[in-house]
Amino acid sequence: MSYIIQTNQLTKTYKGKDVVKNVNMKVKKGEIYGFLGPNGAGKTTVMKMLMNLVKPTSGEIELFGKRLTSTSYEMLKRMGSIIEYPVFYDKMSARENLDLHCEYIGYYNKKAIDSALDLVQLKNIEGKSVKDFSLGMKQRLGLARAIITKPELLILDEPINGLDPVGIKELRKLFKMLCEDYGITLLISSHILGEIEQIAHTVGVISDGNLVEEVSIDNIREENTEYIELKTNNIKKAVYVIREHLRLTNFKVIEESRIRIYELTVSQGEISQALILNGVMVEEMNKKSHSLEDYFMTLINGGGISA
Ligand SMILES: Nc1ncnc2c1ncn2[C@@H]1O[C@H](COP(=O)(O)OP(=O)(O)OP(=O)(O)O)[C@@H](O)[C@H]1O
Repeated sequence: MSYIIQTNQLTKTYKGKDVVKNVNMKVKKGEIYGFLGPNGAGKTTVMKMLMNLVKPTSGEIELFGKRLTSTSYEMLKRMGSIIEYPVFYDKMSARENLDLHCEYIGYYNKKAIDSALDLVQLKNIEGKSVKDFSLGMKQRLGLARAIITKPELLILDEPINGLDPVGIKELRKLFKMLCEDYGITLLISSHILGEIEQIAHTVGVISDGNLVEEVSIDNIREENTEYIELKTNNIKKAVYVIREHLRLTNFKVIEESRIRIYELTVSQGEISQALILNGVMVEEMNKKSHSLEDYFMTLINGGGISA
């Protein structure tokens, strides 16, 4: 497995308090990694350490397969970021801000600025001053600035914070495009599961400085979607009835005597009726309804994540 970010026992201590504790994080190349945790959990601090803006107290960071040190300038060139809030010169236009930024970092490339503005759909208003921009437009401009140098890895700290539903939708689309069409790996933090659940491939959950979980969203979805589980004395016949009489296809035999039905188009009553009428005894039947949110809330232990 190829990881673009890998941390080993990463720890940061401020004034005697560990705000990031022995974090072992693995971000795969080409994925969107949702970094989820309540306010104050340590997300920004981890991201700042990845960007070499804050020195770890202990532990190691590997980026692109190499250890990050205080002189890893080459690595930082392969990354783009928005840490905390993107700041611009308000009286200058979007274009002027990007021009200035490129001159500052010694990477002036008109074409790259054009295509970055194009990508975040600000090309038509590039001459407008930033003071007249909405929060969503500023976030998109921040993203344009972060992608000018064509980074392989983007680190975005709460980029969706404070946006309205339209702005959120636009940004999500953009993140997906950057990942799928441009092959960029994205590490995106949020304190709201609903914001990243739809786009993340993997979710890392941080609570009080501890990375309490790192899972593929497909796996947790599989385990946490609603289903009806039943126990019977005749599994073969039960499968036949479910398939042929109830016409259901999305179900799974999980043990010798248990079946999980994920297709909830029929009620528990209809299922038991069909089984009993066909001579299959139902020993137990219940509906499991743990949502993804419940799952994360349990992990955080009531730490304030909202959906
Ligand atoms: N420079 C600093 N000096 C002292 N304490 C700090 C410093 N930076 C962060 N902290 C503390 O470290 C903890 C983690 O902060 P951090 O900003 O990383 O959390 P976060 O998960 O990003 O939360 P938020 O979304 O609120 O920014 C907090 O308790 C914060 O007060």
